[in-house]
Amino acid sequence: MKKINIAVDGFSSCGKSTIAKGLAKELGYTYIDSGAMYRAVALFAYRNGWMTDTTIDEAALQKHISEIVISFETAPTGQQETYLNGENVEREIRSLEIGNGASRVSTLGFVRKELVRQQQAMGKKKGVVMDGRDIGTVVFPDAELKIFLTASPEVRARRRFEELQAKGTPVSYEETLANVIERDERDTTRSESPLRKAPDAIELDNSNVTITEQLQWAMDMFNKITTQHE
Ligand SMILES: Nc1ncnc2c1ncn2[C@@H]1O[C@H](COP(=O)(O)OP(=O)(O)OP(=O)(O)O)[C@@H](O)[C@H]1O
Ligand SMILES: Nc1ccn([C@@H]2O[C@H](COP(=O)(O)O)[C@@H](O)[C@H]2O)c(=O)n1
Repeated sequence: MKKINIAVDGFSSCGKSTIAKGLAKELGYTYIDSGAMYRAVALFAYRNGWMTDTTIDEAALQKHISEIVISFETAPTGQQETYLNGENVEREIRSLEIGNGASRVSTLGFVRKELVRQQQAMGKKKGVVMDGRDIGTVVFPDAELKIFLTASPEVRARRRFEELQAKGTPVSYEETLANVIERDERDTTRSESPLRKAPDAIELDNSNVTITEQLQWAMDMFNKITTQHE
C-alpha cells in the first residue's frame, strides 16, 4: 500500500511521542521526534555558552547553526535515541531545563527555518510519523493524516512528573506543572509557527484515554484515511 506521512501535534507532555512511536511500529514507518531536534539545539547552545537560563546569544547560535547534525538511532532496547554531532544525548535532552531551552530557541526564526528544512527532507519519501507543534501546519501541510492531541495541564504534568520520577530525576509535580504551563504559553503565543491545530487535523483529548486506547483510535483513523485514499 502507498505510504503516507502522519503528523502528530499537540501540547507539551500530551502523549504525542507515545502515540507516534506506536503508529510507526505498527505501520513499519519511520518515527521522527521533532521536539528532540529543538532540544538538541538548546543543548548545543548551552554547551557552547551561547545560552543561559535567561539569555541567548542569537548571533553566535545563528553563525554556528549549520554545524549541528542531529540524527536518530534505535538502541538494542528498541528505544529511539537522539544523537548530536555523533554523541548520544538522549538522556541529557529530556531534562526540564533543556525542554525549557528548546521552547526558547524554538521562537527564533533561523532555528525553525533550519530544522523545518531538515524535517521536510526526512519526509520526502513518505512513510514518516513525526510529532511536534507545527508538523501538520508547516512541516507537512499535505500530510494525509493529521492528529492533534490535547489534555488538561494537570493531567499532562502528572504524566511527565511520573515519567521523570521513574527515571530518578529529582523534580516536583509543582515544578513540572509550571514547566508545562510555561512551555504551552510560549508555544501558543510565539510569532514563529505557533502551536495551532491544523484545520484538517483530527483532535483527541486523551485526558481519560489509556495508551492502548489512544493507539487503537489512531490506527482506526489511519485505516479510515487510507481506505478513503485507495
Ligand atoms: N493516554 C495516556 N495515558 C497515560 N499516560 C500517557 C498517555 N499517553 C502518554 N502517556 C505518558 O505520558 C508521558 C508523556 O508522553 P509523551 O512523551 O508521549 O508526550 P509528548 O507529548 O511527546 O511530550 P513532549 O511534547 O513534552 O515531548 C509519558 O510518560 C507517557 O508514557
Ligand atoms: N515541531 C516542534 C517541536 C518542538 N518545538 C519546541 O520544542 C520544545 C520541546 O519539544 P518536545 O516535543 O520535546 O516537548 C517544545 O516545548 C516546543 O517549544 C517546536 O517549537 N516545534
